[in-house]
Amino acid sequence: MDFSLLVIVIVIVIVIVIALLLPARFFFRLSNPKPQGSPKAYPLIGNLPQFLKHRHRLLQWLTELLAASPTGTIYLCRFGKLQGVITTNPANLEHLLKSNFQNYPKGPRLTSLMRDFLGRGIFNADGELWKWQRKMASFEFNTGSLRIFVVENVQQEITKRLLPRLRSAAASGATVDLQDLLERFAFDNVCQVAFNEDPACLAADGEDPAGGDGLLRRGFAAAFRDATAISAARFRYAVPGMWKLKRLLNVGSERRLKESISTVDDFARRIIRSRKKELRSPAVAAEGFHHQDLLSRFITGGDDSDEFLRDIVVSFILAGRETTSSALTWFFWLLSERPDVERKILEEIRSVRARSEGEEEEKESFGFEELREMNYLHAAITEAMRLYPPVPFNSSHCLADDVLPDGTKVGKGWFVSYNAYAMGRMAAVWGEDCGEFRPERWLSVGGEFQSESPFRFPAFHAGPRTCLGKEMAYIQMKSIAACLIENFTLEVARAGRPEMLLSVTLRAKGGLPVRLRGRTTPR
Ligand code: HEM
Repeated sequence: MDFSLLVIVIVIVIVIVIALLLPARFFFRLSNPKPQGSPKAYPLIGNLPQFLKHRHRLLQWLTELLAASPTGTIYLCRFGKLQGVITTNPANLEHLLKSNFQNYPKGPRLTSLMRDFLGRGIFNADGELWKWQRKMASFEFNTGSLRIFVVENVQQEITKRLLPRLRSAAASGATVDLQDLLERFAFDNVCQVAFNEDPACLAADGEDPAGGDGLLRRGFAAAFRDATAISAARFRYAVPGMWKLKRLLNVGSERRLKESISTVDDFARRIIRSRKKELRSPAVAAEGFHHQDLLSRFITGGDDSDEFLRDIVVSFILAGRETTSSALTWFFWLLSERPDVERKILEEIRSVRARSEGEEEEKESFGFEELREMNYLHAAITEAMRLYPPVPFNSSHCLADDVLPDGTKVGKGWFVSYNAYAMGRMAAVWGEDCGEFRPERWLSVGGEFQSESPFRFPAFHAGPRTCLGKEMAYIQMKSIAACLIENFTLEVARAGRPEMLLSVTLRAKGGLPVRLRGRTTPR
């Protein structure tokens, strides 16, 4: 070997040995003291070995670590400067999401991961850009007319599409993937609310309300699903930033992402242009016609560049697409293990039906007031989300050094995350029976639903960025659950708990295959 090459090799070996001997503190500006219970961080690579070891069970691994930590907070670090804390401590959540909100925006790392897909839409925006979208959207979400619009859409989708599909599956004895049907339902529903378009994803073959445009719309739905999954997968690269190299080379998943985004963009822009044209037509202006959907409100309300409107629409579809379906998938799985809870829900549905007999015209789905009376169902769905929150964790970026209420020091540039999945499993938060599915924990002695502090139950986030679609989500989830339980018994066609699949939301890997039987006699 040439002498200079030998010297280089020796120097590299010495550097590596020194690096391995030095404490991680030398490379990372650690909090001092590091929260008790944090996993051992190795020099240079941080917690990478543990991340790799537990990559198939990340949520469970983090839950075990957090449960063992006396404060419910742990420190984690990965390659380079990527370091931060994860917490399940409600006092810390209140600090992050409300009291010191200004110090914890989404930040550049998180927004860059989702930028190609979400652009500058509400989920991926901070500062003034976020504030403006929030103000506009809050106004829209608080109108009674939106609630009526949502209830009507949900009723139509249930009676015209969901129930007929389930009835034909029950009649033929076929197994159906309930998660897939719920995702189709949610996609149709949110597209109608976001831009008053019906992608007809749940429509039976042959039904094409889009006037020959149906295939295009379903292509949009498939592209949206792929773009979501691939963008979310960028979070999970063992080497952060690896996706950038793949994007540069336009290979593998990044290539597919580019193609999916282009399909989503084409479709969204077509809708935006046609809606603009419609809104500006003299006939519409003369009638003072008011569209109910979010897109129309944003077009008439401010920045109406196609680019920005596209970002807003994509963000809203993302918000409504997988969240309610994730919640209901886990709800129905939990229910399949608990016939006692199912029976109580059925009794409640029947007594609500009996009370409104004669008052409302007979229909298969439920009205807003009827849904409001279903306290036990509300509690059971909420309890399912406590154990399986559709958005299992959430992260923000620390702008300036800070100390959390539990004493944990966090540094400028760190990520600070909360883990809603782990929170539902903390005895310190929910008591020793935290792992049990017990809807009663949400009910008063008189059987009324009692809400919890969002800092203990952050399934819908909390503080100024709290979920805007919560009421809409409950309307949809309660309507579907009530109609399904009233009409069918459901048997999960696979043993054991479905494997958890982490995308933007917590999905069931391989779906939720079920067999249905029409309910004929009261149980
Ligand atoms: C079970 C159903 C749902 C759950 C569990 C849920 C949960 C959440 C969570 C955790 C966030 C915070 C996300 C973040 O900041 O990264 C959020 C934000 C949001 N959600 Fe929901 N969501 C649900 C349904 C919906 C629906 C149906 C809509 C309406 C289309 C909606 C609209 C929004 C919007 C617009 C935001 C952004 C708020 C902001 O950043 O200011 N959500 N939701």
